[in-house]
Amino acid sequence: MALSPVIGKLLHKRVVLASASPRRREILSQAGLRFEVVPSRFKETLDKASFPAPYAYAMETAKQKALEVAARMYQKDLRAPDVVIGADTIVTVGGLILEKPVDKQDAYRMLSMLNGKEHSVFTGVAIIHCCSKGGQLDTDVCQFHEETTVRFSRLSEELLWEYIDSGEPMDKAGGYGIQALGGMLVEYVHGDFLNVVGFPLNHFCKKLVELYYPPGRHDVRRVKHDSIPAVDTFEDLSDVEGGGSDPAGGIEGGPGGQAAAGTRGAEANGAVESPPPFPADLLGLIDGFKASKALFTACKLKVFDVLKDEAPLKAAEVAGRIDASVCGTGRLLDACVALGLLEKTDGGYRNTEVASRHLASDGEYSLHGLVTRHDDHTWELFTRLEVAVRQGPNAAAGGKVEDPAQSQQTMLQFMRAMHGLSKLTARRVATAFDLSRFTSACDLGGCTGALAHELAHEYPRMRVTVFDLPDVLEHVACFQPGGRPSERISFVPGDFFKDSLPEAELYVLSRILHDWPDDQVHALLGRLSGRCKPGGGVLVAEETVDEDPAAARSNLAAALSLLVRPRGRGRSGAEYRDLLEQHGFRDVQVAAAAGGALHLLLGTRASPP
Ligand SMILES: O=c1[nH]cc([C@@H]2O[C@H](COP(=O)(O)OP(=O)(O)OP(=O)(O)O)[C@@H](O)[C@H]2O)c(=O)[nH]1
Repeated sequence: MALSPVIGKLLHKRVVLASASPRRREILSQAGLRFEVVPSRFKETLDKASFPAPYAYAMETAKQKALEVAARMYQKDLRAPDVVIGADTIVTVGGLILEKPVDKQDAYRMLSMLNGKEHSVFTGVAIIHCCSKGGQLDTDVCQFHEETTVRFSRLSEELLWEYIDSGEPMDKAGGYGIQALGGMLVEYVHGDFLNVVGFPLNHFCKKLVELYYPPGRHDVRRVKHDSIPAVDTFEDLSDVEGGGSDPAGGIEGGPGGQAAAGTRGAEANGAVESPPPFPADLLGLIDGFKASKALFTACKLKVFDVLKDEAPLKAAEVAGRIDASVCGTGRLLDACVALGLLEKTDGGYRNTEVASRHLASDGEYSLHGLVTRHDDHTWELFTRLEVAVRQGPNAAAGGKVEDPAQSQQTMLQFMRAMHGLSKLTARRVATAFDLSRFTSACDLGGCTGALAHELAHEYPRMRVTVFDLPDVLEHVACFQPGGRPSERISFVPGDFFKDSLPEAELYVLSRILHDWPDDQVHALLGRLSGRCKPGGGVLVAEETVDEDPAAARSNLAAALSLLVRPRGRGRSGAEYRDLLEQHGFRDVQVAAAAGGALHLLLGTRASPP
């Protein structure tokens, strides 16, 4: 995108938009700018009469909005953002300044003044560079304004009221939104359309060019484009980190450096290359691990538990509850806001619905256990993904297979992770096929019994046995639902490779087979097939690796997890079907559950030949 070079100058800075206007947010983010939004609390009450012109009022208001946010943020954690952007849009007609209407009558008053006439829209903008000097906030203010002329058609009273009743005028300067229904009122626009909407993007980019590429730094090109003013050349400027001078006196990335020298070299050859499109999605991927780690850390520190019990809370209050530093907690909470896990209001931070339901440690559908297991265990395995890619499946762990039973704590963490996942998918697994013909089922490696409960609930004639290792069953009590335990569910300790399998019409293998190499999978299916009577069934639920690249994208996490894991391997849906057929199961039906994340197969034991 042509503007990205100059917008790119702000990408490595912490930029804050001091505005609650959704339009400003949209205009700037669509231009590729990355920023936080901290609405200003500055009251727009400056004395209009004390300004020599309406635009001076808009500029001063924009500046005060931005300064208020910079000061507030600095006061909070003694660190200001690098850049704060403020803006204020006003409409002027007949010497009067119109801001946002306070009610419908006020909107009518404004629209009547604009009816059939030409008016001006001014947006004042302030770009404030901040730094800390001697323990004090130091600011460098750059301001500008843009004027656009707009003319309304002659409109009937009825149409004006219809427009007012739409509700659109209320949060808009002059009482109309040119980008929406209000566009129908407008006969013509002279000047920058986005300036009317609330942010003069073109002028803003030119200002950034002035700030980051001051005259004297592009002499070669200037000779070539003699007649074009320097500020108009921003489309051609290369986005090179450190390639511009610092408008705030050395806050970051000053002139010079290797990259800047590279740009000069290209210019000297007379060939100024257009930069490539700004790779925002790619940068998001590169930073993806930081987002996961922020979520893991907030879970581990029980931030979502604290805010589930008590909210809203300020950063310092949360810090007190989780015994952490105020500054660090503030950063973590803000990261969670950016990730959509928390909401921030004037009163402080609160959980989003999804965080309360899934990230606090105590809910029915909590994934807290899964998150802490990923943080403590899977994360480390993934640090060795390169080894797994070079050497193949199971190599990443160097032959070390984790035994969850090594300590009570590890076992409980493992069970919590499994339980959270199973609770989310159990109903879908239980209902993917009609299992009502089976009156008994045995869930092999059924762990906490989450799937067993769903099967018993869904099929009132079915008795379900959960068959798992004694070390696992020792801990199942704390995972059982409240109320009277179901008489149709029983827990039987045993090892499905060694011990006699409980008798059942249906055997369930949910997330079991991937954990074992082929020889053991054959051994298990052989035992199961021998135990299953003709007409009996086997139900397999697994994450699969898919050959189809489109499906692979959605299965990416599963496919890589299966690669780095210390034992077992990933298989495709077709491989699982083959396995069942090899062991005498026929009429294999296939279904998907949990948004395609789980591949389900139901096979029926054929009569032996
Ligand atoms: O055609 C349109 N004209 C104006 C707007 C929107 O109007 C408001 C102007 O108000 P202000 O500059 O005071 O900004 P606020 O919304 O109060 O947000 P701040 O937090 O920045 O003060 C502005 O939102 C324009 O976008 C419009 O949408 N269309």
